[in-house]
Amino acid sequence: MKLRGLYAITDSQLLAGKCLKYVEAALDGGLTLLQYRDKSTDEARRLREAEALKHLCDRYKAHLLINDDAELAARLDVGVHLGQTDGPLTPARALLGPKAIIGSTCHDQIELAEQAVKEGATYVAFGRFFTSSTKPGAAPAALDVINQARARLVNVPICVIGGITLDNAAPLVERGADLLAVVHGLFGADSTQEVTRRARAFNALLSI
Ligand SMILES: Cc1ncc(COP(=O)(O)OP(=O)(O)O)c(N)n1
Ligand SMILES: Cc1nc(C(=O)O)sc1CCOP(=O)(O)O
Ligand SMILES: [Mg+2]
Repeated sequence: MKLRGLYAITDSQLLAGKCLKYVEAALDGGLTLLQYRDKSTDEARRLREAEALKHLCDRYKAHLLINDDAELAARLDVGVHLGQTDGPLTPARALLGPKAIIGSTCHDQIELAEQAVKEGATYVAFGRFFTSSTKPGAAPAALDVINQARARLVNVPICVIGGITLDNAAPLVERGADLLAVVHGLFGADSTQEVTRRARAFNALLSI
């Protein structure tokens, strides 16, 4: 599957009380993917919020993915992003079907990415490339892993994550990244207009 563009990820603290309006502003600026990332265990709220995001994504023709939770993704007929400890990819692919977008966290390891692709991942994610205020404990990755991944995973979309902003994203794209996954560098803006401007500017970096 060809996937390229801005990949926005929600953050329940950062977007408290303004999630839908900030997400809609980002969709207005252009999103390829949106990930609903909520680490709470409030299942009813998670379902409600994910449904609302799905309606928005449908209106703007963007794809929604759920972080960590293949069951919720199956319930909503959307994609899922799974980390190395979030459960295996093969059953998730069987559950969600051949067309679903499934992402896999591969940190800085090409071998994990090759394995993920074999097990049914649609895209592979590397990071974190820069210090992340959203996930300060994320393990660092060197930029060179993107070049290596580009050379070895020819037709697989490469996602990059971790501390990405408009000021540091260009080298990631130049090295071969297809998807820029961003929380704070997009939703840390203090107005919806600024979210839309940032989304457009991220997309401009990717239109090479
Ligand atoms: C696009 C993307 N890449 C990486 C991650 C991180 O996933 P994971 O390692 O499972 O960590 P959590 O996000 O679950 O804390 C991601 N969510 N999205
Ligand atoms: C959820 C997540 N995973 C990461 C990883 O390296 O696997 S970094 C990260 C946080 C991304 O948010 P921000 O754009 O604000 O840094
Ligand atoms: Mg996870």
